[in-house]
Amino acid sequence: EKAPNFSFIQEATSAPAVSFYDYIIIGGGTAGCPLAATLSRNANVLVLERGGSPYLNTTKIRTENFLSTVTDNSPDSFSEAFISEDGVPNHRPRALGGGTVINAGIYSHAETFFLKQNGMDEALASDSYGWVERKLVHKPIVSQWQSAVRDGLLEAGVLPYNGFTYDHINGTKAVGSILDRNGNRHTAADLLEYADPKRIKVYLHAVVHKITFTRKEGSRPQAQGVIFYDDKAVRHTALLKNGSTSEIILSAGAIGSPQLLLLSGIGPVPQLEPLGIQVVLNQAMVGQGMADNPLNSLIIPSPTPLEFTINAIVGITKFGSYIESSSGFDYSALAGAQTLTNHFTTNFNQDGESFRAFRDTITNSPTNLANIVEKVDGPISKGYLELRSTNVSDNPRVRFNYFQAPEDLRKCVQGMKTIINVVNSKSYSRFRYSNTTTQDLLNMITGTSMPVSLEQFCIDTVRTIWHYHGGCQVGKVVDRDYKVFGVDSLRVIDGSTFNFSPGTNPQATLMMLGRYMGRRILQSKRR
Ligand SMILES: Cc1cc2nc3c(=O)[nH]c(=O)nc-3n(C[C@H](O)[C@H](O)[C@H](O)COP(=O)(O)OP(=O)(O)OC[C@H]3O[C@@H](n4cnc5c(N)ncnc54)[C@H](O)[C@@H]3O)c2cc1C
Repeated sequence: EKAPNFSFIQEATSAPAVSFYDYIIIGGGTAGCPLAATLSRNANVLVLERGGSPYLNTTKIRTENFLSTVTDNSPDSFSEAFISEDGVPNHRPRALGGGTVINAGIYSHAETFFLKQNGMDEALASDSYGWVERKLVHKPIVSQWQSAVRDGLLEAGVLPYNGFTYDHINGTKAVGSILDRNGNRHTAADLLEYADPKRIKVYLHAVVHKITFTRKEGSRPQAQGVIFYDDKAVRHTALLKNGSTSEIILSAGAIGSPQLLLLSGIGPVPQLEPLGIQVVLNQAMVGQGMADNPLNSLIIPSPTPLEFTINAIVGITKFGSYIESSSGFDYSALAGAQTLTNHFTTNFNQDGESFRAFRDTITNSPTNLANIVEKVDGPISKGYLELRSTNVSDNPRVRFNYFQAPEDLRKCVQGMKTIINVVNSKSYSRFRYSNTTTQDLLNMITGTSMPVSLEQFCIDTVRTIWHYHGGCQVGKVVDRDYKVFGVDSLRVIDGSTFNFSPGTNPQATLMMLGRYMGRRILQSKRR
């Protein structure tokens, strides 16, 4: 069946009180959709997704609405806001298609090291990337402004120019995108076109509260089923069919998957017992190793109108910082970036032509702003996730400990220096006010007129690039087949399993992983 008219996608209110499947996938997100589509070719599959359908409001997911959709925190929106214990605002996807419904679209493969570290078959991985790309991925339009960023990156020494490629190689490149040239978004939900419609059922607004287990005398706990609620607060149970090949697969994302393991009794006893959660398995590593790649940026007012562009060009530096950019948005809508207008009027009341032009751009033409960001690769700093309560709708407590490790701060400083060099490059000169200094641009982000070191700038203005991961890491909570240690019939397949976020951006690898593991699971079932 073709998107958007899939007949197998229904509201959870239509689910029976009890039903049986070969595979129950919790979370119809970036990894969950390709996994479900693949498994359904040879098994009966249920997908339970807490959010709604991206096909019902396609305007919301158009490229130009990226920031307003991410920051829309109304109850049935595609994005749920949370603030980490570090005090940094963040967002969780909440829709069929998961993060691909609200993200910035960049599509870029993992480094080969990721495949090696996880013991993955390179040919199958490459085939699985191709399967995703045939359905979703587009070549970007490189606007005049993005061309200036590209040439500025080359002047700043992010060499060589590698042209258009999905590969993760040092230098500057044009990247793929799930946003097409007409501004339409293609999401992981579209991968359900590959599913067998007779063998798959997808319930929307189906919030899973816990996984249930059986335990025979002397044997390990075995996942048995899940309890979920529809949006009329009616309880449903989905159970695995008999047979050792049936499985529950958690694909609820880096916040949702560790949270559900904990709620289901798999986690550190000192955390579970005070909440009255019956312990299934004492597992100290659930919720550990949470990391979020720090993002820092400059917002640069342009004297000439800017085209509306998002992330066509990426710089991959040798020192572990990635440069990405967008233009033409009203960035004041972004949670975490304080209102630029307020910044300006409070802190930039100087006179002079350049300042007036600068201020007028921010206040009257916010879409003439450009944003160049740097992402710190593979942060060493790690944090944790803990339950606040036994209510699945309560966002867990998450701390990422940004810049706890000096190495992460060093990468940020070098990344910021690269951005400054791009902005000061000859190629970029027509898109910046000539009298505006680097210090003005830094001050605009810090919101003060006091100069600070780049180290302090990184710490004070850190934001998220939303690539948070960990909590159920390979080698700590799951094995290399993504099976949860110590229990049977349960896997986790999503970003919570990552020891680091692959590539410049993770979604390509998450969709690849869903397809890859679907094929691996079907192969092992046949044996
Ligand atoms: C604003 C933003 C911009 C980004 N930009 C990019 C980018 O340009 N390129 C890129 O590669 N990556 C980007 N990312 C990151 C990328 O989108 C995510 O890393 C990725 O989507 C995570 O995939 P996942 O499968 O781990 O989880 P998700 O895609 O989040 O899927 C998890 C699903 O589980 C559901 N769920 C959770 N709990 C439950 C429950 N209890 N019951 C039922 N369902 C549940 C959720 O609703 C969700 O749909 C961005 C992310 C965001 C938020």
